[in-house]
Parts: sequence; C-alpha cells; structure tokens
Amino acid sequence: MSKIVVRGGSKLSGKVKVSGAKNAVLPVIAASILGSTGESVIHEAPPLDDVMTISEVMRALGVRLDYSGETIRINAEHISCCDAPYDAVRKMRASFLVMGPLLTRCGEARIPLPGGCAIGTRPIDQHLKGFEAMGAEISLGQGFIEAKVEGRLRGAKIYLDVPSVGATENIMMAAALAEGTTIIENAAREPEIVDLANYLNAMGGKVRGAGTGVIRIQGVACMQGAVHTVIPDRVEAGTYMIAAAITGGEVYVEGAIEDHLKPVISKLQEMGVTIEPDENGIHVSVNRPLVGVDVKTLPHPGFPTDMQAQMMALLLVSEGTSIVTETVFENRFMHVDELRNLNAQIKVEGRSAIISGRSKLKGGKVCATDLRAGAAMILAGLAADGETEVSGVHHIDRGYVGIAEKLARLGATIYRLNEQPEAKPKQVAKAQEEEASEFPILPIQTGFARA
Ligand SMILES: CC(=O)N[C@H]1[C@@H](OP(=O)(O)OP(=O)(O)OC[C@H]2O[C@@H](n3ccc(=O)[nH]c3=O)[C@H](O)[C@@H]2O)O[C@H](CO)[C@@H](O)[C@@H]1O
Ligand SMILES: C=C(OP(=O)(O)O)C(=O)O
Repeated sequence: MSKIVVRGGSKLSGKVKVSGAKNAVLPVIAASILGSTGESVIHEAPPLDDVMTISEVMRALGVRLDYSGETIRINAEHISCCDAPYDAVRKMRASFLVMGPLLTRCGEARIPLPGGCAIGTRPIDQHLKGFEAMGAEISLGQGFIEAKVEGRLRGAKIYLDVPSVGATENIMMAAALAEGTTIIENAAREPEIVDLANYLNAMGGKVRGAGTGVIRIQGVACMQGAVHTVIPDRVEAGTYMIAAAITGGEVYVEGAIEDHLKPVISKLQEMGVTIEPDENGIHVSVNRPLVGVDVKTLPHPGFPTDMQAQMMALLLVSEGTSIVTETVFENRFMHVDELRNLNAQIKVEGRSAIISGRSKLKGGKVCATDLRAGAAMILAGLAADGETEVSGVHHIDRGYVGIAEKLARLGATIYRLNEQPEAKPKQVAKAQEEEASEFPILPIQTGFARA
C-alpha cells in the first residue's frame, strides 16, 4: 500500500503548473463516442487513474484510444458493444457518463449501476429522467440499467430537480444526436459543463447556453472527431493556492483561471490571503495572520464541495472559530475524524463543522478517506509539527497528477512511499514511479507514456 509522507514546517515558494481538469476530461472522453467519423485529439489530458478507468470502459465498447504525453487520440468510428464493463463502472461513478452518448449513437446502452460512494448516496434519477423524457425506455435489473430507444431520441424540455453536473452532461450528450431541440432547465453551470459544450460544438453539435441555468441543444444527424484542449483543473489549482496559504508561503499557480475560482478566491481574500491573478495564473502570498471565515458549499458559482476539505485544513490554522456547512453531499465530513488525529479541534453538528482556529496540528498517521480528504491530509501535514503519514493514496491518485512531486518542487518536505507495488495500468504506474523516489529533486511528470 502506498503512502505519502509529509514533514511540516516548510514555507512553499516558486511556481506550480496545474494539470488538465479531471472533471472536464472524463465527460470529454465519453462524448467522443458521438463522433462516428474521424478522430478526436484531446490535449492536456491529465495522466490520472480515473482517466485510465474511463479509457478501459471506452475500449470495452470498441473505441480506440492512444496516448502520447498528455494527448489522447480517440477513434470511435466503430462501436462494437453497448455493454459497459462492471468492474470499471463500479470503480468510478463518472463511467456512467457513457450512457447518454451510447444511447443516442446506438439506440441502446447497458451500464452497471454506479452505486453510492463514500461521500453520499449519489443517485442517478435525474440522468434517467432526462433520457426518459427524450423517449428512452429504461429498465433496471440485476445491477444493470438498460436504456433503449426505437429510432432516434427526441428533443424534450427537462427541468432538473437539482443542478446535477453529471445529469446535465449526460443529457447534453444524449441530446446532441437527438431529433429536435432539448432544453435543460436548472442545469449545472460549472466550468466543466462549458468545456464539454465547446467540445460538442467542435464535433459538429449545436449547444447554446452552457454556463447558464438553461442549456439548449439542437440535435444534429451526425458528429465527427475534433481537436480539444481540456481546461485547467480548478480544484487542483485551489489546492495549491491553499498549500501556499497554509505554509505562509508565496506561490504562482500557473494555469489557474480566476473566473473559475471566484468563490475560492473570495474566501481566501476574506481570510487575509493576498491573491494576484494575471492572464497565465494566480500569485498567492501571505503576509499577515489569517482569520477564520464561514463557508457553505453550493453548486457553481457557489463554493465548490470539492474544495471543502482543503479549506477546512486552512481554517484550522487561522484565527477564531469558523463554520463549514456542506450542502451538496450528505456525508462529506469523513476527513474530520482524520484531521482530529492530527490534533484538530472540530465539532460536527448535522451538516456543519465548527472549527477552532489556531489548532496546534501535530503529525500523525491518517487516511485519505476520499480524494479531497486525501488532499486535506497532505495540506494539514504541511502545517503540522513533525511527520504525517497519509495512507489511502489510491484515492488521491484519482484526481491529482504527481501531488508529492509538485509540492516537493515548491520546497515541501514530502515523498511517496510505494511499500508494495500496486498493479496499475502502465501509463499511470510510470507517472507515479516518477513521484515515488525520495524528495526533493524529481523529474516533472510529463504525462502518459506512449501506449
Ligand atoms: C466527475 C465529476 O464531474 N464529479 C463531480 C460532479 O459529480 P456528480 O456529477 O456525481 O455530482 P452531481 O452534481 O450530480 O451531484 C450533486 C448533488 O445532486 C444529487 N443528485 C445527482 C444526480 C441525480 O441524478 N440525482 C441527485 O439527487 C447528488 O446526490 C448530489 O447531492 O459534481 C460534484 C458536485 O460539484 C463534484 O463533487 C464531483 O467532483
Ligand atoms: C467527488 C469527486 O469526484 P467523483 O465525482 O469522480 O467521485 C471529486 O473530484 O472530488
């Protein structure tokens, strides 16, 4: 089992480059199923475990994917199967994003139920409601969801009960090849939705309104492969901004987009962090004691739930009491117990966590209970006295490219320990091997090895 070991106390300084966004590249890869001619070329694809998992699903459907550096070439001219493999879908919820494109391209799809996961139950009712409104027949059985349609899906007006990111994406993709126009109301407005719409339009789709609460998709008869560059990962960027703040350091986060990070920037400024964005990134520095703030997670443009755990780590070392309220997922406080193992003073009352500032964090053994919890453990470790050992690194590998390596380059005392080599796809294994040697001079990870 791999571990990341952090010794607290170093002020971070220098420049860190943000990788392509996990939550943008996954729907973009799934959307490639819509291209019945030509090849897609996806640039800035982060070499992450989740990208490998969705690639596994795509290959099982007959799609060809070739990697070179951080570029993926995808050819979906021949779809040979509409059945997604159980193991890959169970491993990662976002695999369910192949449902919409498969159904609309082939008239049928059979996908294992993605199930719940640690942070909440995460139902898919809004995805299915959308497909049904477009004329699909949905049946559930033996752990699978089957969707079928005679002829093409038909455009429909769909009001989402919650502005679900995944449902908005799945319905957008299904609607791209439907007959007529689909209107999604109460749509999610995340930057990743805009990125997907841009890709769909480059493929010949007709999507308007992405980034607002109402998205209109005029169906087209066919789509083709396209060239696309994935947006930078705003959650990774926010994590490095907090790493700078928690160590009282000074870091330039290259690739961070101010517009995507407004709710995070606003809270950091309220705390006293100096934020200076320019056209290529964001400079973060701290020159006064930080003060606690209250944070409530909400769909975009509210404060992102994917930054809640990292923000909690920062609030622990700030002055005063802060309240963090999680409204998006019902069980996203598992990091609280782990932070307590580092001497954090946090009380949970329902959906709120009350954080006592100026906690004297002490290094210890903690577990990454999910992806962002893992990031929070590393951040807390950077500020703690002594050594912090983070296990459950496979969660972190889902969403951060070379986190130990990037932090080491900023001056953190951190390294990755691969106690027993895990059986990994070779591209990811290589990327993680580069991170595994003891710090601090490590080669910058350049992406997927040639397949
Ligand atoms: C791969 C990806 O992009 N993952 C992101 C995506 O997940 P994901 O797309 O799964 O998240 P959703 O936006 O769908 O979920 C938001 C809320 O809606 C509820 N819901 C969702 C679908 C549905 O059919 N019914 C329903 O009730 C969920 O239980 C949750 O409470 O958005 C989340 C919210 O910003 C992020 O934390 C995840 O990192
Ligand atoms: C919850 C997350 O991802 P996923 O939806 O893939 O589980 C995340 O990125 O923090």
